Order: sequence, then C-alpha cells, then structure tokens
Amino acid sequence: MTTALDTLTTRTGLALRDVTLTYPDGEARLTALDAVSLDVAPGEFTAVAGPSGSGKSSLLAVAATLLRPDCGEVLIDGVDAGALGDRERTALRRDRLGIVFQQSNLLASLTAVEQLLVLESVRGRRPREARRRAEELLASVGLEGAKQRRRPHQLSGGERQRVNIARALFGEPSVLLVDEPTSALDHERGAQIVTLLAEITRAHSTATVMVTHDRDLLGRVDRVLEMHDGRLS
Ligand SMILES: Nc1ncnc2c1ncn2[C@@H]1O[C@H](COP(=O)(O)OP(=O)(O)OP(=O)(O)O)[C@@H](O)[C@H]1O
Repeated sequence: MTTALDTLTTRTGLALRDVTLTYPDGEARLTALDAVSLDVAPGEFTAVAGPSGSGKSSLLAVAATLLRPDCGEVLIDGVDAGALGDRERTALRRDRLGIVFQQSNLLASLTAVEQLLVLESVRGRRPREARRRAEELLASVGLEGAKQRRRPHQLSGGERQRVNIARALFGEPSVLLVDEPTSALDHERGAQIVTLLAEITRAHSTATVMVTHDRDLLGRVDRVLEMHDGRLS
C-alpha cells in the first residue's frame, strides 16, 4: 500500500496552524495552547521563550506529535500528522523528527556510540555503515575517540547532551525539537550547546525549535518567539 509518507520527498519543515490544546482541570479544562500558529523553515533556528507554565513544553509535545491537539493542524514536511493513523504517525516521527529532551535520557549501560546504534534495528542500515555514521555524528558534535566508547556516567553533563543531540540527528530529521537543552549546564557549556545547535541547523538544514527560559542564550538563534498563557507572539 502506498501512503502519504512513502511519496514524501520535499522538506518544508514544521507548521502549526491554529493549534489549541487543553488539559482536564477538575470540572473544567485548562487551555495550554491557544490558537497557536508557527512556521519554521528548513535551516531556520527558532527559540520559544516564556515563563514557567506558559505552554512551551506543550507546544513541543504537540509539534513532536506526542500529544494530539484539540483542534488545529500540525504539518511535518507538509504532512498533516492529525490525518495519519497511529502507525503512520509513529513512522513520521521516526523518519522526520529529532527530539532532544530536557534531561539526557540515555541508557546507563550503553556507550555513546551504542546509544545511536540502538536505534538502528528500526532503520535497516548495514551495521558497519551505521557504526561509521554514528561515529561521524558524535565527532561532529565534539565527541571523539575514546569518549565515544564511554557510558553516560563517564561523561560530563554537556557531553551527555551532545550524545543526545547526535542521537536525535541519527535519523536525518527534517525537524529538530529541543526542550531546555541547557537546564543542567553552566552558562558557558549552555552557550556551547546553543552554538552547536545553530551550526547543526545550518549543516543539516533542520527546522529547529528550541524551548528555553534562559534569555542569555538567545544570541545565536534566528528568531525568538514569546509564549504567554498559551499564546505565541
Ligand atoms: N498533563 C497535564 N495535565 C494538566 N495540566 C497540565 C499538564 N501538563 C501541563 N499542564 C498545564 O498546562 C500549562 C502549560 O504547561 P507547560 O508544561 O506546557 O508549560 P511550560 O512553559 O513548558 O512550563 P515550564 O517552563 O515550567 O516547563 C501549565 O498551566 C501546566 O500546569
């Protein structure tokens, strides 16, 4: 069976159209996203800043197709995620999205290279080719040589975050979603991670969205959007 995803070739990035998301709140509903629209083109690095509780994580979860909005559309490379069945949406996420969560969620028993290779079973590259690509990606985020064979507890917080970023890039995503990547890091290391994300956005032509509340780190992004009470401006 041919699906919308099989025929998809062009990369157009991320678009949200009038997205509203509510959560149950006792008898009522709390509006976390209020008619949010957003376009992020390939190669564009957009930051979303705003106070705690303003809806930033909800925005990323909806863009990541992990939460379904009450209404509105989420388009990844022009494909409306809401129109897909569960299986197709999972495939869209796997093939088109890279997600970097706030805390590094690396597996304790695996080395840096293995954190990337563990994804391989679902992608079907040849093992040697996959290992070479994993090593190249880790080197490109600044982790070279013996560090690639270390486990998470043998790496610094910044290095773990680099592994996370390399892992998110392993599937060659069109859209890169990054949630508070610097929350566990000091200012200097945080700034290095944001610089790295800016470079990645150019080099890989990803439509990158980074959520942050650290305004000191916004110098390297193309655009800063403000989130307030579920509204984006
Ligand atoms: N699962 C949930 N159930 C009910 N309400 C929720 C849920 N998740 C988030 N909320 C509420 O939705 C609103 C937006 O939350 P969200 O986590 O998106 O904000 P945020 O800007 O990411 O905050 P922070 O910077 O503290 O992580 C908040 O009022 C929050 O309390």
